[in-house]
Amino acid sequence: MNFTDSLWLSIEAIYSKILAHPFVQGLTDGSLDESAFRFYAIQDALYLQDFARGLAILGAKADSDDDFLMFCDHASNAILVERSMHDSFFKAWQLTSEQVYNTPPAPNCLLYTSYLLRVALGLPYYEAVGAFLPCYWIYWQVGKELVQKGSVNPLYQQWIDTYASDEFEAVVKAVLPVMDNLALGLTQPQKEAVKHHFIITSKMEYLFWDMGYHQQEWEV
Ligand SMILES: Cc1ncc(C[n+]2csc(CCO)c2C)c(N)n1
Repeated sequence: MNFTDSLWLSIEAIYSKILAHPFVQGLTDGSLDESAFRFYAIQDALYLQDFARGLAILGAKADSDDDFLMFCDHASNAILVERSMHDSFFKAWQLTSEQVYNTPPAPNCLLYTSYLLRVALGLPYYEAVGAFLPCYWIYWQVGKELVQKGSVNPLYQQWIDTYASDEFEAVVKAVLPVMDNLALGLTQPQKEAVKHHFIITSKMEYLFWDMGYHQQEWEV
């Protein structure tokens, strides 16, 4: 079994909870309140800015030029995806860039990006790759799952199509072997450290949708 297969097995219960979450369910059956989706999309734009910076740090830490090129490419792509949201979703809602960027990050968004940047900056390269993997992998799996049902809402369908696309599949399929190759040189405790981050950030993926669904606010 590949190391990444064992990682996925460790989050099966979390992944099931993600698929069952009313935010994710509501994307296909249309029951998701569009204001919750808008809240999520704004937070995701903020998330992508930090995520891209985290990927650039991963690129700088990479132990091969191929990994460097890949993570830098994904870093720049994350910003391009974020910009394209301004031309599609935010335009549809008549939201300006200022309005998006002046929105404070919600607690779960800040929790997730802060964790990613802490691991990227302070911990070994292989641990950081483990922390960033769920972001790719869970979105791809969710995209593939949701595209089978389709959505009654064209905006939600556009979101689903992005993550169910062949282009996105190629991105995820480029990242997984990086983790598997790194794992070949890791000790058992080092692999446990990777799995620890993988499980934590998978939980944060759940919390991110939950944040959108409840339009999470700072209670103080
Ligand atoms: C909370 C949250 N998690 C994952 C993604 C998906 N995603 C964002 S950037 C990237 C890879 C590089 O472009 C991927 C897979 C998202 N948008 N928001």
